[in-house]
Amino acid sequence: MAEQPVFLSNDVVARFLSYDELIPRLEEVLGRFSRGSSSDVVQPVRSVIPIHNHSGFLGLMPAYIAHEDTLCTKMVAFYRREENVNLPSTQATVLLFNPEYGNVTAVMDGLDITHKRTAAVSAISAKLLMPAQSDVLCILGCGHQAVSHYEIFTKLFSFKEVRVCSRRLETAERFAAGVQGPVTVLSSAKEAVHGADIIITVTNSSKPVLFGEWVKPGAHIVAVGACRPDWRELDDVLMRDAVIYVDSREGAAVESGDIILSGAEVFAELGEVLNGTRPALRNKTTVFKSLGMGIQDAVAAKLVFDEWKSSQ
Ligand SMILES: NC(=O)C1=CN([C@@H]2O[C@H](COP(=O)(O)OP(=O)(O)OC[C@H]3O[C@@H](n4cnc5c(N)ncnc54)[C@H](O)[C@@H]3O)[C@@H](O)[C@H]2O)C=CC1
Ligand SMILES: O=C([O-])C1=[NH+]CCC1
Repeated sequence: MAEQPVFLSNDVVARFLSYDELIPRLEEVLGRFSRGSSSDVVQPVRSVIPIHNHSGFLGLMPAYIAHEDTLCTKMVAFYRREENVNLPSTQATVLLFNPEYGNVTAVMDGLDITHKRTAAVSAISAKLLMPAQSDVLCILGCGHQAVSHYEIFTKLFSFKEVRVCSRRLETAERFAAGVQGPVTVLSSAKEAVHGADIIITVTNSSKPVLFGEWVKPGAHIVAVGACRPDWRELDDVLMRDAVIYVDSREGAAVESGDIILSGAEVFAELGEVLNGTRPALRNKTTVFKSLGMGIQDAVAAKLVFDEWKSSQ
């Protein structure tokens, strides 16, 4: 009989998930995905059902990575919450399987995995696409993803200034008080992005929060929110004028309101840039439209499980 699955809580997952180990694994799997050898990396576009009564969605994100024999699925619930509602905006559970038998070996809380792997992929895009001289980082939205993005961006890069702005000033002030390091809080998004070299949008807005006319030419934008086909974070001007990179072309064509509704053309997947088959146009204004992929969760979950196992 198969062994019972182990349950790894969010604290345990967080203890075993380090960016230093995660980033090279994400780079490798994104490259493999974009090589398109579907026998090696299998990942359908996320299937999503609405949770009508609660302004939410449940996404199912299975993935199989053959060369390392990792079989995994994440189930992620995400919501459009009003700021004064004291309920979580995202919940996630990751199942890791024994691919030979099909039984579940580990059930993990998926929140830390979701926060860190998303921020790590954004940092990979910045490594490839942000201007060579990047002094000012601006983060729009001050929730959970803002925290993980702040952590990894200030760890990997050195900025002269980090600015934040959120829908409500108190949220941005709370964020600034909670992170390790200096942050300038602004009440206007337009002022916050003025002259910024890299702008991260991590909001749960369904309408544009960043407008092309505000953006410094040559800046790199990492757009993490707006994961539904009718949601936007970026306006048409920005989508038209920038060179657009994505994590998955297939996913973007189905899920990204910024791409679908603006009619913008996708220039490349991040994996294509990592593989050297498409160029990183650092001198242009670039957008990385992130949606999140099951393979990203799979490599993160495998890393956590292996580290946890070797600690036993
Ligand atoms: N691309 C990916 O792989 C992933 C994307 N997401 C998405 O990222 C977004 C952020 O996620 P969390 O940080 O967990 O959410 P959260 O609810 O913790 O934070 C959202 C923040 O956006 C702010 N906000 C909302 N409207 C705004 C506006 N108009 N202007 C400025 N700020 C505004 C809110 O005040 C809040 O601070 C969500 O849309 C989520 O669905 C989440 C996980 C993975
Ligand atoms: O990849 C992911 O986990 C998510 N993308 C959008 C909401 C959650």
